[in-house]
Amino acid sequence: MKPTKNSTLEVISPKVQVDDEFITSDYDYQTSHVKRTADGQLQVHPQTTALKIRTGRHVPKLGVMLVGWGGNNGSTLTAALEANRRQLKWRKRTGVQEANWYGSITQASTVFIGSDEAGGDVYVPMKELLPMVEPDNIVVDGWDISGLHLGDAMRRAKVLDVALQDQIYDQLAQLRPRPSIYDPDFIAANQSDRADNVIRGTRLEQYEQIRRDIRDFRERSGVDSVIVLWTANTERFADVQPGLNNTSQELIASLKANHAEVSPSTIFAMASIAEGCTYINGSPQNTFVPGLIQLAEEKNVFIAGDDFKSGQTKIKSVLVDFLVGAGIKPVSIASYNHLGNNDGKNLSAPQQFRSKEISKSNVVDDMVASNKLLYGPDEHPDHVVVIKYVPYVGDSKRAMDEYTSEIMMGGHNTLVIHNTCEDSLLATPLILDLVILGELSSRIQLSSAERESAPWVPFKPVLSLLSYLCKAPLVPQGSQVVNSLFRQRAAIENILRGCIGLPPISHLTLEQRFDFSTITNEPPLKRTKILGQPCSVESAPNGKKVHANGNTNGSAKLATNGNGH
Ligand SMILES: NC(=O)c1ccc[n+]([C@@H]2O[C@H](COP(=O)([O-])OP(=O)(O)OC[C@H]3O[C@@H](n4cnc5c(N)ncnc54)[C@H](O)[C@@H]3O)[C@@H](O)[C@H]2O)c1
Ligand SMILES: O=P([O-])([O-])O[C@@H]1[C@@H](O)[C@H](O)[C@@H](O)[C@H](O)[C@@H]1O
Repeated sequence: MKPTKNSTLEVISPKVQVDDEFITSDYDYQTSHVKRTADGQLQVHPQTTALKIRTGRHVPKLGVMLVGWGGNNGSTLTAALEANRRQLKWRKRTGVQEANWYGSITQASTVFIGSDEAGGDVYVPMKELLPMVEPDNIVVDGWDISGLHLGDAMRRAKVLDVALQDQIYDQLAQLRPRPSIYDPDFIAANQSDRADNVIRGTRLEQYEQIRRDIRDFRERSGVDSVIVLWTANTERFADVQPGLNNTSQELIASLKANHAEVSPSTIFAMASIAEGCTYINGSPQNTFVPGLIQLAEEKNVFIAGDDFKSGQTKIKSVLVDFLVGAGIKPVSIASYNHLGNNDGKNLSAPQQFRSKEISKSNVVDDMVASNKLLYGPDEHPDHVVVIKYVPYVGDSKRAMDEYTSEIMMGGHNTLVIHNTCEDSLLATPLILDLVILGELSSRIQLSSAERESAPWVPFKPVLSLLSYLCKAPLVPQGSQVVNSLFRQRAAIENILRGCIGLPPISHLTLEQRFDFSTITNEPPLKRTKILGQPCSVESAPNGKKVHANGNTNGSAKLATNGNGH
């Protein structure tokens, strides 16, 4: 079975079937259930559930509607799609640069697939695991309260090299954002001078207009499915109150009553759900008030968010995981960054900064809670988040982090990280992954392998699989929030692997640690090695011979006994 037409991968297994519509795999899902006894013991019950997983093979023509299309992220995504589609190259001081999708896990990362005969690791591009939307085929549209066309929006953003901008300006100049919902109470007052492209009327009328826009886009572009993604300015948090937005009915009633606490982003999400379109929140505000989540559940439409996990927070979700996992106790985390783009300008207002502060602060909670040896029940590291607006540095965000941890015997370990990067070039590939993985998720379903009558069920409407890409992951009620980047990525990889009948990556590699040939009929590994010399593997992904010391040029002689000794 070849998962995709162009895949270099073919799965040879009786547990995977392919027909015109689906790839279907039989999957033994192994988990451990823990029970706490009255005397404080933990009883662990390993369980295996026989499942079927099926993935629709028909990849739709995907339309993406961005709220905040004319911003730095929106214009950079549109430019990057055009540049990659045309495989553009441009000259920089340092040489010729080619368009790429670095930073996108679907386009630029690989997945460990298994070991070859020589025991060598084999990787394939993530996008070859299952049929996924090709970026080249995505059609973009969207809204912005600023009416600049995308060519000028790209220039205003000052993110991309001018030699690239000049090659795509004319195409982008033909794209103009649709008027949007502007409520000065929700974004910073300093944004008012760009609000020249707005929908008038009551909140209900604005909602109806957004719904018409989605339908209009679908019809004109001929796309099969539409995802709506918020990459507009960060809003302040909306109040959450009984009678206002605690249930779907309350929220609908508040919309109809033109209640001032129904935010523009919540109106977009409601309209998107009503049109059956997945809605993704790339900013930190609480668009997903309880009534909105209930609405998504009632209509069975995906929602995902919050806030792209692009830079400082992404590192944090790796570093704290590593420290706590190593038995080292982070006790103070001070995170500062300054930036000078319009996002930074909006975040210089206290209420909008507060939304970002909340989103950036909770990211270590699950890792801290995982280690009761280090932390008491209510103990947390001191954690401070500061963002400053410094116009001169533009999109080049400078982040400085200090992590102080307690090590053995009262010693201290302080790590200081300084990170300079273009904010929007980190966020844009995440938008691509969010929509590609969001679309793919809509084609994956589970059923029982034991009960013939069991229905096929999709992912729950709160799509937590996209947590890897979000600073403050929204998860279904009763589920655990996972912030650890490794765990988030493993979830994506292992679900994709499960869809094509491959077991989760366990890193056990027992066949490499034990002499498997004496207990199985498997032939011994062909890895060859000379004592005291770097070990050489017969093949490597790039076709070169690779030595264990990482040197590809060494000329160690190969032993031929073939059993690795
Ligand atoms: N760049 C990153 O690394 C990163 C990471 C995480 C989250 N984010 C979030 O992504 C969002 C976008 O970032 P950006 O750098 O593109 O910001 P930006 O300010 O350049 O772009 C936002 C755009 O949204 C528009 N806008 C504001 N309110 C709107 C509304 N109600 N409807 C339609 N358009 C509206 C603005 O006119 C602007 O063009 C921000 O909320 C930011 O916090 C960015
Ligand atoms: O992803 P990350 O680097 O932790 O967080 C970033 C912030 O540090 C930055 O100030 C903000 O403007 C970006 O929108 C983003 O949220």
